[in-house]
Parts: sequence; structure tokens; C-alpha cells
Amino acid sequence: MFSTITIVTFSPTGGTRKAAVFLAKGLARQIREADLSLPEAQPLNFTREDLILFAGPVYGGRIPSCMAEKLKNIRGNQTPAVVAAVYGNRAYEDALLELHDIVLEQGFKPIAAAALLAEHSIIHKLAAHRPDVQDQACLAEFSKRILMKWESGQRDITSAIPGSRPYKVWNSVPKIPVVSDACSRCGLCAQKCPVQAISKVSPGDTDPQKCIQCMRCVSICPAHARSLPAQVLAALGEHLQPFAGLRRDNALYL
Ligand SMILES: Cc1cc2nc3c(=O)[nH]c(=O)nc-3n(C[C@H](O)[C@H](O)[C@H](O)COP(=O)(O)O)c2cc1C
Repeated sequence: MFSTITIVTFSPTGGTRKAAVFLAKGLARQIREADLSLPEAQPLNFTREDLILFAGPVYGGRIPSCMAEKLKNIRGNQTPAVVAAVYGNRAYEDALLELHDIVLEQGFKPIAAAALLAEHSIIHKLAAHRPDVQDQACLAEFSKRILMKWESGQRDITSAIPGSRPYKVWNSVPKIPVVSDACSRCGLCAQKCPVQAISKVSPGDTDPQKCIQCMRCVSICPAHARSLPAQVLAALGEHLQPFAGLRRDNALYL
């Protein structure tokens, strides 16, 4: 087991972080965290003595572009890394490959990659309540396999990570949260928005050019005043219905 692992996550509603912590617990005795969803994420440098777990959510089969942008401020020096794309039961498409490629470019050495499940942050019936105890056991097993590989001296990922280059283009339909009269103007949403899309003086105003539809504001609002428009939710729920009734497996690429 490693003494310390740093998990570098972008996790607006917490599912990605939860899955990353389950995996990290089996890899090292101590966990440090770098949270890229904070508006003021700092540049970081790592050495070859470190171990990093990069975990990002899947948005439209890709890594969120703002996470990809923030990763450019994080540099490794042949630093071993595990990469994880966390998705909500539909598909992860090119996201895991994209995250792998980014961290490689930044000077890290990916030794394992994983596609993990977490509750869909918009349509909650998909992968509801995951990662759960079953996932926790599965991720503990994954971490043992990663450590066995490391101890055997093998460093390269030999299994093919799914996905294609160039990565798919995600043409997202705008899904901007609306605000009800319950809003107390506490400003928490504006403070915690990873891309500062919400006005601090008038939290009802969300900049549609900046909003990445991450649902953090919806999930953290103490007054439950923010939500997606009912029609948008209904259309997306119908679109994703085929993925609602199945339990997908976490996948490990070693
Ligand atoms: C804008 C957006 C796009 C998403 N696209 C996908 C997708 O393409 N495939 C999928 O299975 N889940 C998708 N999801 C679900 C997330 O990948 C999943 O809920 C993830 O765990 C959210 O991470 P978080 O809880 O750390 O915010 C999407 C969620 C959002 C908010």
C-alpha cells in the first residue's frame, strides 16, 4: 500500500468524489484532496514519488471542458496516476480515454484506468444511490489488483481503454436552472458555482454562456429553490429511460 494518495477531482454534486474516495482508500493509508470544482483551484506539481488519482464526471461522453482546462495547471514528473471517469449509467464513450490522454500530456504515468458508476446528477433514477456498498467492495477489489500490478513492477496499461480520437463532439441542449420564490438570496449557489455563472447580487440570473449544467447549485441550495424546468427534465428523463432499469458494472483497465 502507498503511504499517501492525492485525489484530484472535479465533482460538482459529490458522486465522482465518493467513488474516488472508495478506490483511493484501498490504495493508500492517507488521502489528500485537490478540488478542481473550487473556483480558485491552485496550480500543483508532483514528483515521481507521489501517487495521484484523477477522477472526473462524464458529461456527454466527455470530460467537462472546464476540468480539462484546470488540469493544465497540474504537472507531474513521471508521476504514477490512476484515472477514473465517473458516469451516470448511460455511457462514458470517450471520457476515460480523454482523461487518460490529458494526464499523460501533463507528465503523469497512467498505471490503471477505471470507469465507475455514480447516481446521475440530473436524472436521479439512473444509478440511484451509487456508489453503494456493492461498489465499495468492488472498488476495494480493484485497488488490490492495482497494487498487485504495481508490486509486480509492471507500469504500463496493457488493456485497451475504450473510446476514439478525435473525441466525440457534445452538442448539449442548454439546461439552465430556474429559480423559484423560495430563493432567500443567501448567495451560496453563486459562491460555489465552479464556473462563476451565477450573479452574486441577483442569484436568479445565470449566465447561459458560462453555465456547464453541472447541477451543483440545484443540489446545494438550502431552500431547494433551484431546479431545471419541468419540460426539460421530462424530455431528458424520457430520453434516458432505457438506461434506468439496469445496473452497469464498474470497469477496470490495467
Ligand atoms: C451535464 C451533464 C451531462 C452528463 N452526461 C452523461 C453522459 O454522457 N453519460 C452518463 O452516463 N452520465 C452523464 N451524466 C451523469 C454524470 O456523469 C454523473 O451523475 C456523475 O457522477 C456526476 O458527477 P458529480 O456527482 O461528481 O457531479 C451527466 C451529468 C451532467 C450534469
